[in-house]
Amino acid sequence: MLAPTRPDAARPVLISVGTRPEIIKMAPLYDALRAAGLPVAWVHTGQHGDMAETLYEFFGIAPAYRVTLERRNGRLAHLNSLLLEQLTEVFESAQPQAVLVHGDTTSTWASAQAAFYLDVPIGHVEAGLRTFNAREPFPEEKNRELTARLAHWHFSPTPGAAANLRAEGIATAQIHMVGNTAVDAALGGCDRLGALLDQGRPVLPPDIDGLRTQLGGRPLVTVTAHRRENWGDGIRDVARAVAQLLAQHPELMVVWPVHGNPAVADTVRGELGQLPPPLASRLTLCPPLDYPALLWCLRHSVLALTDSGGIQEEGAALSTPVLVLRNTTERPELIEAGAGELVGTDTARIVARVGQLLAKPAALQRMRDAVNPFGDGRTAARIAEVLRQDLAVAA
Ligand SMILES: CC(=O)N[C@@H]1[C@@H](OP(=O)(O)OP(=O)(O)OC[C@H]2O[C@@H](n3ccc(=O)[nH]c3=O)[C@H](O)[C@@H]2O)O[C@H](CO)[C@@H](O)[C@@H]1O
Repeated sequence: MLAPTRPDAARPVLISVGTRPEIIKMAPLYDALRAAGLPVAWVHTGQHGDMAETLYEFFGIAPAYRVTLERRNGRLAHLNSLLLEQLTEVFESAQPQAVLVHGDTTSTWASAQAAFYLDVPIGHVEAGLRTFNAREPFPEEKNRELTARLAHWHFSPTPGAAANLRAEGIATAQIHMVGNTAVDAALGGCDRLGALLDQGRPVLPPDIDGLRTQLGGRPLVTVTAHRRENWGDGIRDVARAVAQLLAQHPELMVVWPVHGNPAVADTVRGELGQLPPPLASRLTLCPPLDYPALLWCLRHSVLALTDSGGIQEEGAALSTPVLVLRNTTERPELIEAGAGELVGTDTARIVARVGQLLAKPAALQRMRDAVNPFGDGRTAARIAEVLRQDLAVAA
């Protein structure tokens, strides 16, 4: 789709992202593109506001363009039209030789549409993931598929994702099997975190610093949940599983960075906000964590319970087994590699499976030892090399 026609070193390669996971996964590419000599500029679409700033500071990224969204309601159509209008103005001003987008968010799809209308070629990072279920996740599954119809470069994390694109008629020459930049970000992020901790910098928030002191040799489980399909009963049932696990396993510690969306936070705090002290003292409910703090939790956990996509990849990168709180995943490779399992949101099923794994260290170790199917931490460099060959590098 829309091959590059006017590579011009004076025109930037734009990275256009708006949510926490996109920023995390495109940050390695920002450095890799510059190392390859490409002129790159970062566009923040404004889809996520508060979570974004600390990420830019941690990764040392100063967006060249920032969109401010004046949302009048919570409709997806309203968000998409606002983004389309405002990103079009940014792209007209920036005159990019290419626009790079990530994954499956509304920012992804709107950025691709805006670039397409301006005849600017599009690179799609984390291309080809499919559940083949338009409602799970909604709207992400179709955002990603629709973006594939407009993209010229398709950067797939796994052979399975590449096969999905070929089955949809994408030319093989436009599909690049490069791994997932989540691995680059996680490995690089842990190195950066370690250096900051060695320097005695206050990089962990008080909640996590306290947990770090309190943990000792006790098993820690990190929980996150935010998906639309889990709002209401799903997240309620996960919270109930956490309460039962804390009661059944007196050594167990749990940290749950609670997503800011009231549809999530109200349910979680309703179920877990009033536990008896012996359980509450081993549960850390905290606001969404900065990325380095989340990495610390993942790295020191025996298990992660999550419906997040990125945490599935990060768990594999950091050798932390993941129980996926969904009925389906666009990351079947995690399951096939033995690094994770689908457990859904049923309370009894979560309690039983976590209990089995805690009782069988050898089973947990087998999951830790699984080969990470999402790449080796050099994905951003591979993507930059493909683009360097097709675009104009700075003189
Ligand atoms: C269907 C699907 O899977 N779609 C995914 C979705 O992303 P997601 O499911 O990974 O979304 P979240 O879970 O919100 O973000 C996760 C990131 O946030 C960090 N994190 C988490 C909690 C916290 O307290 N502090 C943090 O720092 C964490 O380490 C991780 O890196 O859209 C992305 C963009 O298109 C896609 O890539 C991706 O396919």
